Amino acid sequence: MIRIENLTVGYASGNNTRTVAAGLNASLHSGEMTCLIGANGVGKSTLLRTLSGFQSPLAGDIYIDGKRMNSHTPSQLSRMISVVLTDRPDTGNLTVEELVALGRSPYTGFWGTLKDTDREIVRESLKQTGIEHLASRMIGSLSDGERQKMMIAKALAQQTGVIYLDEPTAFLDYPSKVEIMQMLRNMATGTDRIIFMSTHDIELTLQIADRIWLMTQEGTLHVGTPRELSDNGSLSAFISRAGIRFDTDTMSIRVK
Ligand SMILES: Nc1ncnc2c1ncn2[C@@H]1O[C@H](COP(=O)(O)OP(=O)(O)OP(=O)(O)O)[C@@H](O)[C@H]1O
Repeated sequence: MIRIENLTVGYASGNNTRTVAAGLNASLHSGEMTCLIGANGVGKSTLLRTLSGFQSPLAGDIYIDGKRMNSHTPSQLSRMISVVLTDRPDTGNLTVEELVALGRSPYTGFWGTLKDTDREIVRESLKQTGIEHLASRMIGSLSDGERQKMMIAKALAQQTGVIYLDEPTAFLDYPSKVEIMQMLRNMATGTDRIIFMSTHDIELTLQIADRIWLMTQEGTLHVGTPRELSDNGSLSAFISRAGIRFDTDTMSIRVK
């Protein structure tokens, strides 16, 4: 389990501190897919980067299985947490299989030499994400959806109990969004992982996520199942405005 306690996230440089969200409390549970939603600029990426260890909290704590995150070494963390970002990988000159194999680097030592078991894990990761047929393709030739599946395969090859993803469904057509979200949900439940992803695909989130973290403009966090956040009015407050209404009965968005 991951737990955040009184977590404050933001940016500090020199004497300047920019707090993005403060006093956040929430948990992520194994076997669940949790979606992080909120308006542009509320701090979803900032929170994900902080949970991933790419930037330090301004205050508060992150616990992994009851132990403070900063008590683990980077090498230990790389066997616990994998992170999928939306940026295009800048290593263009690799095949899909070679890139997915980079997911094994926490286990393969300095030279990255793969053993038979590593190759088997890479093959299995390609299979689970349905991209075995792309194994020898150059990564620069992939479509957005194929690249996203490849990055998820790399995270799977890393064999961590926690996978964080920053907007994995951005730029995808609707069926591909559904496919990726269902795949991630099945991974969470089927392999007892923690899957935590940011997304703007609210209606899909309401149908597929086990739990939602809703970040507000005020820098607070509402946490609950889609039904709970619908019933307590959090989703209406986030979605409803002139011309848009959130229907709590059907948990869908109505445009007038
Ligand atoms: N390096 C930085 N230094 C200072 N402020 C930053 C930095 N990066 C982002 N911010 C600011 O932090 C706030 C939160 O940004 P963040 O990217 O986390 O939002 P987001 O919810 O992920 O947005 P979006 O949905 O548009 O991707 C924004 O006001 C942004 O301008």
